[in-house]
Amino acid sequence: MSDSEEEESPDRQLKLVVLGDGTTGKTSLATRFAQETFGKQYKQTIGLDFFLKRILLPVDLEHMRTVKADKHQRFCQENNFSSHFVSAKTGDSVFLCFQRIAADILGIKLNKAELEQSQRVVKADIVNYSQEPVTRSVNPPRSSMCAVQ
Ligand SMILES: Nc1nc2c(ncn2[C@@H]2O[C@H](COP(=O)(O)OP(=O)(O)OP(=O)(O)O)[C@@H](O)[C@H]2O)c(=O)[nH]1
Repeated sequence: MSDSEEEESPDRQLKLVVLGDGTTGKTSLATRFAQETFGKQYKQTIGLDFFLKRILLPVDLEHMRTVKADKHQRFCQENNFSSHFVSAKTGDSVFLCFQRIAADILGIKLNKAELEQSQRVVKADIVNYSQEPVTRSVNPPRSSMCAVQ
């Protein structure tokens, strides 16, 4: 048993540097992660910018450690690459990306539930048009086509 709560979950500050050519989306990625916003308008960063975000990571997962790896992950691991598919616009996997990077740096293994928690689930109703009467309308109501929750 440890002496204090702080010893069990110490605050660690990580500094991540996002590098890349101009207009490749570095600022958008950082603002999506830190502020949950996305701006379509391009404003060039002069010099550098700082963003701060506090995240929680599991601190003791040794007993849950599992080995999961497909070809892609294996290739990245063997070559010491970190691989992420993200969109600053939709927010897809942005939080997950930074969470994984931070976890990697701290040597923390995230389990499946924790990884899936960061992924947004989009649900849609599929309409069977072949059974619906054909009506020709100039502006059909969009809500009758797809419901996104
Ligand atoms: N559609 C789409 N546009 C994006 C995405 N990420 C960035 N953009 C757009 O790309 C443009 C450049 O994005 P920035 O985030 O400013 O790029 P940057 O790398 O910080 O640019 P510099 O300041 O020149 O270094 C902006 O107009 C963004 O709206 C994305 O995931 N999807």
